[in-house]
Amino acid sequence: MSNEAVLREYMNTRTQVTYDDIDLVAKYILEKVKCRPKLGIICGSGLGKLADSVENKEIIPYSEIPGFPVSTVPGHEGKLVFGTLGGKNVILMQGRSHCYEGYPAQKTTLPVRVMHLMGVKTLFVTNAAGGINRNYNIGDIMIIKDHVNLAGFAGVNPLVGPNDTRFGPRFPPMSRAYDLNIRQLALRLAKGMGFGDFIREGVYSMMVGPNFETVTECRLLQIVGVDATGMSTVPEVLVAKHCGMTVFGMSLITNMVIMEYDVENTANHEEVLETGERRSKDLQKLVTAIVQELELN
Ligand SMILES: O=P(O)(O)O[C@H]1O[C@H](CO)[C@@H](O)[C@H]1O
Ligand SMILES: Nc1nc2[nH]cnc2c(=O)[nH]1
Repeated sequence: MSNEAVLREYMNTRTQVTYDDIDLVAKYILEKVKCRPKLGIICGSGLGKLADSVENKEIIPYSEIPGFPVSTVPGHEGKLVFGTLGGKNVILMQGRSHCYEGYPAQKTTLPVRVMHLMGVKTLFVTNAAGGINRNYNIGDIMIIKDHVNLAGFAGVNPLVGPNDTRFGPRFPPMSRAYDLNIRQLALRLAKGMGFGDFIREGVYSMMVGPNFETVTECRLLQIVGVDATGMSTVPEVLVAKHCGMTVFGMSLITNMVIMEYDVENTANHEEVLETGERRSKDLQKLVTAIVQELELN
């Protein structure tokens, strides 16, 4: 059996993935590519076209990487794209996996720890989300200033389990999860690009899904100060902050959640993908400009 097949078989048998397992996966990937990224980008539903802006691409499908969670949802291509964006070396995940696909939170976030061990210090997360804030419109881009881990209230948290301090502390703080400097930079650049009418800053919440929210759930989220809701991102951010990464996030408001009882229209994934397609060029432009101006350590 080849080394690759041995690693694949070994990773498939792991129920508790350790630091050393993740290190093996990181080394496996680094052997396949020339690029040494400092910045990671995770593309949300329908936002994988961000990869179009990456130059000198080297691509590995998730299915070829031992232990990597493979996305099963339309709008998530399942490719790891290395290259340069805005003059910086990046690794971009064209699609993510979600807990509702049946993966434990530890598995959906494995790529973040792999990036960490590959030397990535800054993580950009993007997602498609439903607008809870009634002042928002479909197509708005929301810079994430904080999150509510509603899934965590029900025990879904990738940091549950034995803690390896080589990744981070047992009790990581989460009060400044989303980097203020990058948020301010993003807001300034967005306004400079003429995006002032549709750039927002707000709070994201995650429920596990896969169903969209009930009317009363949306009303509950509104009461606690949530601006947009989705089914991802939070586990990735928890893991990234745990291992000391700088994090920046943006939600594309792909639909407005239903807040009135007994109305005809309902949320649907097709609308989510359509809005992603419509705003994809603007998002590409904004992400590229932010990356260009960022000083990465
Ligand atoms: O969060 P991302 O991956 O962008 O996807 C969002 O869009 C899908 C629902 O349309 C859900 O997976 C939700 O989480
Ligand atoms: N939970 C949730 N996820 C989404 N992703 C895109 N839109 C939505 C939404 O309305 N609710």
